[in-house]
Amino acid sequence: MAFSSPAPFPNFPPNLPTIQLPTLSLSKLVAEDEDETKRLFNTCISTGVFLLELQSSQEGLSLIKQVDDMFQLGERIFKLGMEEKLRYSMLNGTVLGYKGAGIGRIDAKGTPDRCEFWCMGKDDVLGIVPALPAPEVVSSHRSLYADLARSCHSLSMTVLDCLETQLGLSRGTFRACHRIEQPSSDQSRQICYLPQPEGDRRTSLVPHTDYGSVTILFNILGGLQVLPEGKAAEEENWLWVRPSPNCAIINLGDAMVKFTNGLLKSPMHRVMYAPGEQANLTRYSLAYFTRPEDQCLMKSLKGSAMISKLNSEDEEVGVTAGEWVRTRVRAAQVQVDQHARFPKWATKGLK
Ligand SMILES: O=C(O)CCC(=O)C(=O)O
Ligand SMILES: [Fe+2]
Repeated sequence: MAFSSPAPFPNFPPNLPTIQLPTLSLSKLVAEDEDETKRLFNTCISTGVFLLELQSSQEGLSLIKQVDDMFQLGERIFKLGMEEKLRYSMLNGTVLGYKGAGIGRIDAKGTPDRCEFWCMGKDDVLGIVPALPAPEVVSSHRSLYADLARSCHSLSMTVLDCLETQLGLSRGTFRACHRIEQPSSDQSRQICYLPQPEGDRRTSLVPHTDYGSVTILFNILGGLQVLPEGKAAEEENWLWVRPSPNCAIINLGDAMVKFTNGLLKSPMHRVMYAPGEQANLTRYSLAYFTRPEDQCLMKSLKGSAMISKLNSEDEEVGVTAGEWVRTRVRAAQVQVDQHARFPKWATKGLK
């Protein structure tokens, strides 16, 4: 299924409880339009998630083309035989390569997840580190992964530039810790959710917040749900996200919360089965995670009157972004009874 012109498929049903997200324009954000930048900031201090219309700019149009190619490629990757996919299984403590359905869990009881991942590191596709082994269908498309990494990184920088202006931080503060050529854990994640059997449909991807700075998500079918800021994780509080054609779904990750001492928000989200008639289709999605450089310190930033000082009892982490991501990945991969071995920040919100 292509992202820009998907084959005809059933509508996202009306009357579901959905989160009302603003649709911002990429071309206006690139131009740092004042009203649009304010709308962005207001969204980021309330929910941390919004839709981004891509078609109004050249940059957005070429991203749409890359995303179309990635969706097609995703179908080919997940259709490979299981024996072949398992050859590229994620090593413990990493989220790179292939993860089969059921390897992750969706709750504290250990109920298995229902999604497959194919993940490619930015450092791998840009040649910053040696390439990990990958199936031929992936290796022959390395330039597509590299283009996607550059486009998504650039889009994330646009978002960060606008936020920086609103925060009153000096120009280039965020760019200085997100240099694309520096080692980081930025990655793309292609995801496949097979249709679930009628009568046994449930959450397929665990409730979580993203670790990094900016996540750019491409959805065709519904299934993504957000728990609004401040709401308890009760079933009735989860709201569906209605995907919009040619719009990316952008959310902030926990690094932005850390940098701004809680001013900017990183939404709790999960993936349910696709709603209504869409539940009978395979759901593909694509995420790109932009994260701070490995060397960057995970501390609240100085230089903005809007970022409050830490109270003495608040924990100032001060670990590097590399360690932050590695520790959180490891914490997410162990059973809940092992969480005490990790610092508190690494298991926050984990199931
Ligand atoms: O598949 C989706 O819509 C969401 C995926 C997601 O939240 C993630 O991979 O972090
Ligand atoms: Fe996520």
